[in-house]
Amino acid sequence: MEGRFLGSFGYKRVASSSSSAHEPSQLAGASLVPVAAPIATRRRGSQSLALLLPPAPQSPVPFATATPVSPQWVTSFCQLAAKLKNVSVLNQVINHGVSATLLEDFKREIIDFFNLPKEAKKKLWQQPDNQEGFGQLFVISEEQKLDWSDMFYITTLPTSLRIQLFENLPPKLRSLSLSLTGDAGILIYRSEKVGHHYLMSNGQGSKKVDIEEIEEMFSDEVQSMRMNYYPPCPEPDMAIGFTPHSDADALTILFQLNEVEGLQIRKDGNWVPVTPLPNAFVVNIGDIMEVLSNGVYRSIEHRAMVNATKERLSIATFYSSCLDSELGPARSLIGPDNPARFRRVPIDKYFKEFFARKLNGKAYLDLMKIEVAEDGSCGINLHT
Ligand SMILES: O=C(O)CCC(=O)C(=O)O
Ligand SMILES: [Fe+2]
Repeated sequence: MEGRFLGSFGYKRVASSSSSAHEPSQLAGASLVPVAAPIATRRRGSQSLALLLPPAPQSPVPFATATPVSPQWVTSFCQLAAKLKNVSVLNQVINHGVSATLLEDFKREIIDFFNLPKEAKKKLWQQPDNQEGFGQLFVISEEQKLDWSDMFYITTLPTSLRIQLFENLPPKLRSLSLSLTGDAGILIYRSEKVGHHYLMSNGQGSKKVDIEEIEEMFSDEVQSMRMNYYPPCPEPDMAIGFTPHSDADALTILFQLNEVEGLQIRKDGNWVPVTPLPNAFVVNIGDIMEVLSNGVYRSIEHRAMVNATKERLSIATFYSSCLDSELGPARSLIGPDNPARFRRVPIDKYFKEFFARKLNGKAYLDLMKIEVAEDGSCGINLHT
């Protein structure tokens, strides 16, 4: 039997056999949710993914001047990049330089934010034809089964792309968002640098990536943020918190706020939980990176599960290329021995279509693919 869940925004979520409105905040420690992988594998898997980085600089450097990257960082992120190449596991990064106090403050502010009275939330609601604000994304029909979550999405950088909504945020949350945006920017910047360093020395065929080409693509430092709130679900096996997907951006930094397990990645056809480590960031490769690297990096398919008794919160910072750029494999990488595996599309069109679809694993990325036959001839994916 299908039930209805009325979330804080009054959306119906078809999920379980009981009707319920979620309770106010009741944060608690980590818990396990039933998943396919055995617990021993899950524990071992997530611990071994933790990457200890050398201590980060004490005071965050402004994003734009975050060069040069210290050799220590390069070494550590090279390990990270090497692990991420052609694999579908995530890495959790600690010693990332974002202060524990900032993360604690953020946590409190976000909990209060999702608990704002309805009237206050209405002022921060999504407007027609705009994804930003409280609401839902990727909903294209009335009949669609909704994810068991509430979310708030906002563009944070460049400042020219911010809308009034940013100014309407509660002042403390706004200021913390700015700090995290800057700090996550530094982390992303360093990850990207190493990613590109990796592509320069280990590109495909005889071609190596031209760093200037990449830097130009990312020169606007486009960033957005998504706050996710997953209420307890009376029948967690009947619902999903976040439908399987890969992120459409280049790199994502994800923070699992209250250390409740729920994030899972698809690895070798199985779903593997990413047990939250205190104050760790999950670095997630997105579709833009897969396309840009012509498939050297693989975006990571992931989903979020819900919990019968505990609410869960996460915040994702998405980093993308300039909105007036074109998405496609880096031209410097492409040549006769490394034909393009993805087609080229204007990035604004790419995002527009991404938001107009239902999430479905990596299906959207698959549409960008060009089939490369054994004899080297190419054909565009017929499903486009
Ligand atoms: O809540 C999570 O752990 C995943 C969130 C996520 O995948 C996203 O915001 O894109
Ligand atoms: Fe995601």
